Amino acid sequence: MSSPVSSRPASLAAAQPVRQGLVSARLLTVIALALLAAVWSFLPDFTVVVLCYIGLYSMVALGLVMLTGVGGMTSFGQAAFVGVGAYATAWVCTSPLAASALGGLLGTQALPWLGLLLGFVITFAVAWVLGSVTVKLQGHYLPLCTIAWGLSLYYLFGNMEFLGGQTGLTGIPAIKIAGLDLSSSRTIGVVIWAVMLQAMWLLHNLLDSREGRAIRSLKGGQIMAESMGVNTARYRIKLFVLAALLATLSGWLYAHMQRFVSPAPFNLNIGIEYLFMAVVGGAGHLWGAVLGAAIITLLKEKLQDILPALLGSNGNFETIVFGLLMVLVLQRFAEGLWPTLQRLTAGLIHRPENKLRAEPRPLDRRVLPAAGTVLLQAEHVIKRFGGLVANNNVSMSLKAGEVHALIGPNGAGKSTFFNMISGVDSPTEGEVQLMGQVMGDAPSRRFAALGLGRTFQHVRLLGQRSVLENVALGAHRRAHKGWIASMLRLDRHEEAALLAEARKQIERCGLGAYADLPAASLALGQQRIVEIARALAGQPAALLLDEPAAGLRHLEKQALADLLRQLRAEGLGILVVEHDMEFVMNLADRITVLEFGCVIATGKPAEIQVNQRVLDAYLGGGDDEEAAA
Ligand SMILES: Nc1ncnc2c1ncn2[C@@H]1O[C@H](COP(=O)(O)OP(=O)(O)OP(=O)(O)O)[C@@H](O)[C@H]1O
Repeated sequence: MSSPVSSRPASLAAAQPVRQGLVSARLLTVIALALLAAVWSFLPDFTVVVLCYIGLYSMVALGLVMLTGVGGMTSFGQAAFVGVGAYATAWVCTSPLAASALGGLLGTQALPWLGLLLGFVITFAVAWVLGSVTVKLQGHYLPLCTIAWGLSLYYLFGNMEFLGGQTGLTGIPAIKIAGLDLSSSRTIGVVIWAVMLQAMWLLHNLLDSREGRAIRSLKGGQIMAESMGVNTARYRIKLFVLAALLATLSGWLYAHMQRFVSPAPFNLNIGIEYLFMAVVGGAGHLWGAVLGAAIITLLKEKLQDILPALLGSNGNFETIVFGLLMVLVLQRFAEGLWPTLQRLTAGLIHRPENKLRAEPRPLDRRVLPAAGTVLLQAEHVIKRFGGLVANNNVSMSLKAGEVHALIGPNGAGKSTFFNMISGVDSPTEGEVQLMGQVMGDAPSRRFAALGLGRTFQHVRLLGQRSVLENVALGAHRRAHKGWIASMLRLDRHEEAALLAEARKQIERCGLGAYADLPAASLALGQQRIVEIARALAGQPAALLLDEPAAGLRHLEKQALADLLRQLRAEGLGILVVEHDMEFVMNLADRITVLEFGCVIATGKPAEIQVNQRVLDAYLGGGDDEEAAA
């Protein structure tokens, strides 16, 4: 079979993977960390303290990179979660009640660990509740809720007698690990950086997995992600909890480094600063968190020194200058500094792709229904938008082994109907059945689970991710490993299978040469084919294609038609919404015509072509008339 897409995209040159550099990024990281370890004992005390803070802030910023840069959500309340971690351990370690009850039982050395546990439990509960009530509501609710949370917790810390009020709590003991007392910045600093790097490794693994793709898909919009089988609300909540737990871990280490806690470091301003760190560093990049934390910590430090000397008086000038600098940086480097740094060093630093050598494990397979089985059935579907009836008593079916085209002039109600039969919206009246099941208000992911694959009228791909990753997302629900398994790299066999399946579908659609390029670098017509490959990776029984031929050249359309014929022969039921009459007439087995929301004709292409009502109503207008002729 010829390839649906053969021409090179115009923007390909700009989208080539990073050039080969002289040194590998991994080697450079190892050398930098080894150097830091070698000089650690000789660094001045002040430098060590600053590095400890950078490590602690990086941990919080890592959570925000995941939440904001990767998942597309915003939180101003991370400082409050840091406060929970710090105050929980401070209270457990210093309260006579807790210390005598728990310390007597488990020994005083266990108190910091119990403090950590308490911090995690409180954070988990609060973040889960906050997440549950806000993340389902899109837009500003989560940021506003985190501001309210950040403000209220700050005042709570300051007003609780048992937490020391505004004075705070002192006398927090140092952590002891294997008999080693981590009482100096130099010793606890090693733990801070080890924990931060470990967290980064786990998050890196998570992002490089099926679950990571699902997390990234949140940024592609709820409709797309749900259509791939991703439970978006659940992933949002989990991401919010993960970021909050990282902040709590940072707060725990902070309390045992400072040995003292008070409300000031956990106020809303600091919450905003954490967000700055993630965004300035490069919100979509884990190393961006470290870069952002380092730049902002050092910048504030220097401004505090330089400005009073320069201006001859103290007056919090550093806050004003800091704010202005942040605006400038964000205006100049909208994606953050890490991607810019990567671009500038592309000729020097080589970033090798991760090679996955695990043996693929078989993915879930669906037994396709026999040819002629009704896959999808819409019965008397009515959809009203206020007074407007967009679909009026529409009934139609899709059978296994057929191509059914839905056509109609602009505004006829095709997209509205497409939304009804794919779970994006539900009918005002009437019923949709998929695989014999009445769907009611079921979400798109339920449609995907039952065997429905779809593409979008306006292409919905993750433009910065590779074609391979985009297509692998389509196979999401055919595998099962969760977040922990992904973080610990226990998903490699499954991941190898998902990537192999994605590559197979990409090659089948004729895009093999583009698999490793960013999806956004392909021409629009090619991106539509990527969406088909993504739908096929889910091994659907019914395939809904929204204007698949739009933007394709003549030969590419022919190749696409060949692919769809082959899929039909394999037993898939394909519903095509399409404006290109030549494409439809040559391909479809049955055609349903909509006008003003009503079905005006159903039949074989030859019947539709001579149907007077269709000719009057639909083919009466300019371009389409020419196409039909
Ligand atoms: N969410 C909505 N709220 C109100 N009206 C809507 C909504 N969605 C669609 N409509 C209206 O319903 C009618 C049918 O629109 P629809 O997009 O389904 O048509 P279409 O056949 O897909 O058109 P096109 O070929 O241009 O995509 C139009 O009058 C449109 O303005």
